[in-house]
Amino acid sequence: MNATTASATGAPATSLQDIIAHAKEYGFVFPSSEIYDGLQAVYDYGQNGVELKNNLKTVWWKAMTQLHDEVVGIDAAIFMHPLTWKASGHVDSFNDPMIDNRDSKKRYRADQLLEGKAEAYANAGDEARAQALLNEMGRLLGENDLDGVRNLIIAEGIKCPISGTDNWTEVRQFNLMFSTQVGSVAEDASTIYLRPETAQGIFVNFLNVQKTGRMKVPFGIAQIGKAFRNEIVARQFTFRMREFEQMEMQYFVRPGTEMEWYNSWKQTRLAFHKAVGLPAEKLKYHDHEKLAHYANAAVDIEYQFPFGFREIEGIHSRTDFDLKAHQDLSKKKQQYFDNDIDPATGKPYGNYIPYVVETSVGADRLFLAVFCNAFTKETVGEGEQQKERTYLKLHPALAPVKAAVFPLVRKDGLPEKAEQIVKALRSEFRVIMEERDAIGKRYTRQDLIGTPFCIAVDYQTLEDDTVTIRHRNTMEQERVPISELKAKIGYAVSMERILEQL
Ligand SMILES: Nc1ncnc2c1ncn2[C@@H]1O[C@H](COP(=O)(O)OP(=O)(O)OP(=O)(O)O)[C@@H](O)[C@H]1O
Repeated sequence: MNATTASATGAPATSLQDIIAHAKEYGFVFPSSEIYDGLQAVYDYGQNGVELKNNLKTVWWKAMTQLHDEVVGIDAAIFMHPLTWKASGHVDSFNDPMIDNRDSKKRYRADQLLEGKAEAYANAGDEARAQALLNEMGRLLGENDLDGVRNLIIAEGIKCPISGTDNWTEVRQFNLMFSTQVGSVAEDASTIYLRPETAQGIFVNFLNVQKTGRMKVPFGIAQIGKAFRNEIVARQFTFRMREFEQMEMQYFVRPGTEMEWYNSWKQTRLAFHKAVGLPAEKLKYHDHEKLAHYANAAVDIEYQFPFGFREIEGIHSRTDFDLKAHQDLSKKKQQYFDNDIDPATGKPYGNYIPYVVETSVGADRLFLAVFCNAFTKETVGEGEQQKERTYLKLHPALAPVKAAVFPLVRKDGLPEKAEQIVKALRSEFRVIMEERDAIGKRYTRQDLIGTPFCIAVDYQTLEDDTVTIRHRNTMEQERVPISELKAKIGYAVSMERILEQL
């Protein structure tokens, strides 16, 4: 799909290449180990990227735990007992079907080739054909009929975009988990996995948290942490990485009430994405056509990236699949005693394995969505003065730097005055000093990293203790007393502003 994000002013659409270039040039995201030509689908966050990403993680954490008395957090290890992944189904079925083109030697996900064809039918107005193709693919994959999948690719006339041929290998299932060895010598070393999702660390701690926290159903456990998947086709920048971060919450509920909670979390999570600044028209729900083995309902929240609408968060009603599987394999009861009275029987609900509603968002995908959305190119000024302006329209609470203080010149006591302002503000929010270059250049530099406020210190400041604040989005300037800066900027950049919308 082609780039689709046009800026508010009708400037040319933003491409993913613009985003990648900007992220790299201004210290947000670098390719991993770049001096060795990088490592595919692995990225490092730079000095500004880490601040933006940390802010997103903090606001998610607060939205989940601080705003919900009944949701608590944990931080489980990446390594887990290997049986965890047997119970969860990942050892046997966390696979993607892959296919290679013999001429180009390129590897593809067989399901994505077929989905691409279905999308082409749908774009050409033939919804029925698109749906029939998706159904047939679902049937074949459900039956693990990999020859059937290959035949379907050939019957649909799907060619490798590089070689232009349909000289396809057979389709093979490829497990996405990374494995490694624990133990010092080969004989007693055993295989363990890098977790492919954070959820299982929550499930195996369900009773620890429930008992020590005296939690009553419904309650949730939230976690932020790394996950690893050996993705077959890893492209689109931080959208699909091999090492990434998830922000997951498992909500444990009484069986039979899961749909009510599923619907409620669907709304809550959409509201979160709007509150961090993603516009309603660029967000949509996408119900899953094909449910995973553990789910009885599933929906994605999609954001319109420059390469089209794609998933940023999944909300899944996971039934009692995981806790039950862990109970069966570990032989440790994963039950909860519910002493609330069931009106139907007049007796307590008693022992049961709770059902689970999960919300799972990728920190890196959310970062990319927020970054793409903030990237703004505008034409400003009139006639001769007209010029193009690029800035990041980030929510002030998410911006890496909240305010930059500029002494007009590097003499006459102005830098010292600016330094005093920085010192007075920096315990409250991230504020930096910018002394180099002409003032216009300094504004531009801050615009490019999304700093919402610039504070200019000039000769008048020495006389009356006032400064000029320049607002990033409007470029408007106002004169304010230094004594008012903390209150004025402090609230504008606080996470409270996001949280109070939820
Ligand atoms: N390879 C990845 N890189 C970055 N983020 C990811 C990756 N895989 C999953 N995520 C994030 O984790 C969230 C929950 O994971 P989930 O297993 O539901 O994803 P998924 O349905 O497998 O995603 P996809 O269909 O795009 O592979 C996703 O919504 C996404 O934001």
